[in-house]
Amino acid sequence: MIEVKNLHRHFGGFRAVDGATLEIETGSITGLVGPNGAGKTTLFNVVAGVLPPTSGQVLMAGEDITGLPPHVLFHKGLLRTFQIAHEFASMSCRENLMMVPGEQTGETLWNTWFGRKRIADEERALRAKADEVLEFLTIEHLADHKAGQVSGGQKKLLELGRTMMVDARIVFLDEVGAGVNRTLLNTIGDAIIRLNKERGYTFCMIEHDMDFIGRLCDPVIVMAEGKVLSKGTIDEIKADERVIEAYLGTGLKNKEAVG
Ligand SMILES: Nc1ncnc2c1ncn2[C@@H]1O[C@H](COP(=O)(O)OP(=O)(O)OP(=O)(O)O)[C@@H](O)[C@H]1O
Repeated sequence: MIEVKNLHRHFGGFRAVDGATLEIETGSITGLVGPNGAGKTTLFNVVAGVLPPTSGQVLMAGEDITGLPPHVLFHKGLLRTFQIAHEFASMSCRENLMMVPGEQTGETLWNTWFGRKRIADEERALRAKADEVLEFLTIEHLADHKAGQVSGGQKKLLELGRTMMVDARIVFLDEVGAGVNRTLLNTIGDAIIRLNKERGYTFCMIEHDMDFIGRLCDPVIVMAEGKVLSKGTIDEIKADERVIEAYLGTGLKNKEAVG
C-alpha cells in the first residue's frame, strides 16, 4: 500500500499540492481525477521522486520513501510511465523495451572483455522477454518498427510495456488515454486489467476520460485545489455534490449532459 500523508508541494507562494492525504491499496486500480490544475500531476511527480515535496510523507508498505529519487523507487518496483525519449525514437520498439535498465552484465568494461558468452545469453533472454511483452500488448507486429513512427496509442502501449520489463509492483500512469482512439484505448484498458489481475500490478492513474475511469478504476479519488475532495466508486463520486461543484463549468455535469 502507498500512503500519502499531508503532502504539500508549493511553487513559490502557490500551493499546487496543499495537504493531500490518500491511500492506494495494493492490488487496486485507483483512479485520480479532478479539474485542470487540481495538482494531480504534481502529486504524481512527488510520489514518483521526480519532484521533492515541500512537506509531508509518502510511505510504501510502511517504509518511508519520501523524496527518494526515481531510480531507487524503480528498484523498489514503483514506476511512472514516461514518454519515449526523443533519442530512443529511432530505435525499434523491441530495442526500446530491451533498453529498460536491469542488471545487465554488459554494462561494465570488465564484463565486456571477459563475459561475452554471458552477455550473449542475457541479450537472448532480454530479447525473448521483450517479444513476450510485445505479444502481451498485442503489438508484436511492431517489434522492428521505429518507436518514433508508431501511433500515439501504440506508443502508450510501449510505455506500459517498459514497466513489464522489470518487476513492477505499482505503476503510475499519467493520462494513458489522452488522444488515443477507441480501439487502442480498449487494448490499453485490457492490458491494464490483465496486468492487474494476472500479474498483481497495482495501478494509480490520472485520467480525464470518465468512461475509461469507470471501466477500470475502483476506487476513484477526486482532487481539487491541491487537496483530496472525495473518494469512492465512480458512481459515488459522480453523485457527490462537492465533486460536481468542483467540476462546474467544464466537468461531470456537462459531460453527463452531452454524453
Ligand atoms: N513547475 C511549476 N511551477 C509553477 N507552477 C506549477 C509548476 N507545475 C505545476 N504548477 C501549477 O500547479 C498547479 C497544479 O498543476 P498540475 O499539473 O499538478 O495539475 P493537474 O491536476 O495535473 O492538471 P491537469 O489535469 O490540467 O493536467 C497548476 O496551477 C500549475 O500551473
